[in-house]
Amino acid sequence: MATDPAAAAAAALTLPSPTAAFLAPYLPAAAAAAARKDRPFVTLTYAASLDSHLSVAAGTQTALSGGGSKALTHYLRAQHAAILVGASTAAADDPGLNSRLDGADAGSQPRPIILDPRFRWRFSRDARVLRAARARLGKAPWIFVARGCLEDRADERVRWVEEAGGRVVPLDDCDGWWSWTYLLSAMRSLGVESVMIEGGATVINDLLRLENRALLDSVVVTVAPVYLGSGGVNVSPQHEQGREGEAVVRFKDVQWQVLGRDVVMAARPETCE
Ligand SMILES: NC(=O)C1=CN([C@@H]2O[C@H](COP(=O)(O)OP(=O)(O)OC[C@H]3O[C@@H](n4cnc5c(N)ncnc54)[C@H](O)[C@@H]3O)[C@@H](O)[C@H]2O)C=CC1
Ligand SMILES: Nc1nc(O)c(N)c(N[C@@H]2O[C@H](COP(=O)(O)O)[C@@H](O)[C@H]2O)n1
Repeated sequence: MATDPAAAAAAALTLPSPTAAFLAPYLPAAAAAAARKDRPFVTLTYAASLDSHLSVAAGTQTALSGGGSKALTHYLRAQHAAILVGASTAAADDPGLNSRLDGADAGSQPRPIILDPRFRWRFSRDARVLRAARARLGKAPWIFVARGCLEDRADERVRWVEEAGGRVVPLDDCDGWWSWTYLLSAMRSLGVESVMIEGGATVINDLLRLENRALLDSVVVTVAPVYLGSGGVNVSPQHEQGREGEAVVRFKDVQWQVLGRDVVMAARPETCE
C-alpha cells in the first residue's frame, strides 16, 4: 500500500554534518547554475545492488537504501530545483518525489518532472506526487508529453495535475524519445537551474552513454549490500561501437562514504576519451 505523504513526512530524515560536507563539492552552486543558460546543473543519482540492479524486476520497486543513504538522497533532493524520473519509474513506484528531510520546507522542495512522451502513465488523482503537492509537502509535477499525444486536453489526468498546481508540458513530437540536449534546454527555458535525475535504468543507461556523459555534472550512487540476481532492472550502459573491451565510463574526483550498511560514491564522469 502507498505510504501517505503526511505519514512519511512525520518520519522525517536527518543528515549528519560530515555527510553534508562530503556532498558539498558535488552540489549545484546557485550563482554558477543561474549563469548557465543552455542547461541546468545535472546530478545523476540512484541506489543499486552489488550486481548493479535498481529493482528485482521491471514494474516493481525494491527498497535498497538504508536510513543514512536515504537521508542523503532526500538532502540531495532539497538541494536541486527539480527531480526527474522516467514514466516507467512513475508507473512502478508511484513515487512522492519530495524531500522528507527534517527541516525541508516548501521552498526547498524540488519540482518533480516525469518524462512521458506518450502520456502512458495511468495515474489516479490519488497518486502520491499529487497528494504530496496538495498537502504542501512537495511541488506539483510537470509531466513532459509529446504534443501529438496530448490532443485530449479534457483528459482527467491533465485536470488532476493542474488542480494540484502542476502542468502537463507539451514538448516537440518525437518517436518516443527526446535527446538530452533538447530536454535539458527545455528545462532551462522553463527556469530550472538544477536537476537531480533519479532513474530508472533506461534513463540512467542513456545518460551514461558517451554522447550524453558531458551533460552530467555530478554522479552520486548508493551501493547496498545485496544481490538482486538475474532478471533485475540493470544499470549497465552499452559499449560504444568499436570500443568493446574497454570500460564504458570512468570517473574522476571520486569520493566514497560509508553510511550504515551502504556505501555512497560521489564523482564526476570523465568526458575526454
Ligand atoms: N533504486 C533506484 O535508485 C531507482 C530504481 N528505479 C527502478 O527502475 C525501474 C524503472 O526503470 P525503467 O524500466 O528502465 O524505466 P524508466 O523509469 O527509465 O522509464 C523509461 C521511460 O521513460 C521515458 N523516457 C526515458 N528517457 C526518455 C527520453 N530521453 N525521451 C523521452 N522519453 C524518455 C520513456 O517513456 C521510457 O519508456 C523501476 O523498477 C524502479 O523501481 C527507478 C529509479 C531509481
Ligand atoms: N535512493 C533510493 N533508494 C532506493 O532504495 C530506492 N528504491 C530509490 N528509488 C527512487 O526513489 C523514488 C521513490 O521516491 P519516494 O520515496 O516515493 O519519494 C523511486 O521512484 C526511485 O526514483 N531511491
